[in-house]
Amino acid sequence: MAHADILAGPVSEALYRRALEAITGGVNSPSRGMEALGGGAPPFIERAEGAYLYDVDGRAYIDYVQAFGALILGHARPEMLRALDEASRRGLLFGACHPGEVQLAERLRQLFPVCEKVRFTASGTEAVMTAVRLARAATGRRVLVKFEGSYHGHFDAVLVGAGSGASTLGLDESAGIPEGIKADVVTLPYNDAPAAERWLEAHGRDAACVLVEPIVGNFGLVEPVPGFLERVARAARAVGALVIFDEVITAFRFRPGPVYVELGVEPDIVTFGKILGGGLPIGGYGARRHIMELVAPAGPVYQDGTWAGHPLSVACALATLDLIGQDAGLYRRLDDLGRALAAGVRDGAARRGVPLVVHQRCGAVSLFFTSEPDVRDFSGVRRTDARAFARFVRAMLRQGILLPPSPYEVWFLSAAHTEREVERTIRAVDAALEAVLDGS
Ligand SMILES: Cc1ncc(COP(=O)(O)O)c(C=O)c1O
Ligand SMILES: NCC(=O)CCC(=O)O
Repeated sequence: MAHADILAGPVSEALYRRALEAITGGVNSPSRGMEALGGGAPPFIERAEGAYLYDVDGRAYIDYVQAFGALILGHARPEMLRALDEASRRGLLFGACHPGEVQLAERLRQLFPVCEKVRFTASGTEAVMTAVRLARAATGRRVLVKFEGSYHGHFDAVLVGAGSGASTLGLDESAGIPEGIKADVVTLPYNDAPAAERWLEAHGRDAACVLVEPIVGNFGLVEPVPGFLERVARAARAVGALVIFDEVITAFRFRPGPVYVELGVEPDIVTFGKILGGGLPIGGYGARRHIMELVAPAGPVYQDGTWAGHPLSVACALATLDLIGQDAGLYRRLDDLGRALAAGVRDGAARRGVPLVVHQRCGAVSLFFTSEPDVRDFSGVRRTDARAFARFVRAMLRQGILLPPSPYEVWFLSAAHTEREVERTIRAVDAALEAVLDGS
């Protein structure tokens, strides 16, 4: 499948050719490549505003990638730009403590019930990496238990059985991970509580932690079946393992804080990132005092970072919390739009007889080209029709709708999307489903 001609305009094409020479694979993050769509140049983006991205060829796209879930307020929101501008005038980086990080930590303590203390990092990867180290130190054990197809960043241990961009490229196990690290990672099927209970009962005394996305955002959007998180958490605690909820995608996506509050199950350690930074890099983790006090300089678990608590990221995080906090109807609107979008897609598929499962929660939507009744785990997503997906996403791109270029990534709505964008998208879906049936 070579469709390079139709994916991007000539200026993007030329940039991509240069990128392929100068940057490995032409991209700085594999998730942005078009490999799952048959290859070719991705659109190179010149600027972004509201719900739209504009590429170097002068094409506009309704953006459902939203920086892979890092954005919820829309692009280039004036209040965010002002916050960034004001912060940057005070200096870009201090390498020292500053007031904003204290304010941000205090606000997160209020929003995340288990977080008596938090720590900021520069990325979600660093947050999860440290959370796992912390769990190992707290328990004195080695084994990390995680779930097949989830994605928790790109440090060695979590790239064993990873989803998202890694599975898009068939790299469920990255090369370069030492056997010793693999030996300490156990990957279980998501949404299979009996399997987790069996494993934990039999071997759980070696388990330091169970790391889980409370709602999966890395093999599409997949919610936990009733009882799954409760049973996993209970089984983990019964053998003395800690529960880490990775909320890098889910925090602030469905409500103004972590989704576990809505799901009714609490972790021992929680990680966050993405949306909190409002478009700037941030990550972080938090837990109850006795666990967090293990982190240096209070305790022996080491984590630091040149960019940790970056003043500009912190300023954007505070502005993000303000804007989310001031907009009481935000999540309701996202849910209304998400429902309308999902319903429009389901209707179109039913009318044309295209077998399709659509998941939606609030402003997150995901499509699975499958005739199975539902998709609950990674193996279910693997059985979906990758060719139909590729045709569909290419046809959407041709109509100015930018979707994540992988069947494992989720579509995200933002505060800047309106009925207008959703209606246009539903019309485009109709034509794209035609392309799926045509095989074009
Ligand atoms: C659940 C989850 N955890 C961790 C990460 C890693 O975050 P980052 O890309 O900021 O390193 C991601 C990124 O997609 C993620 O989805
Ligand atoms: N889950 C993978 C990513 O979040 C990657 C982000 C990006 O490529 O911008």
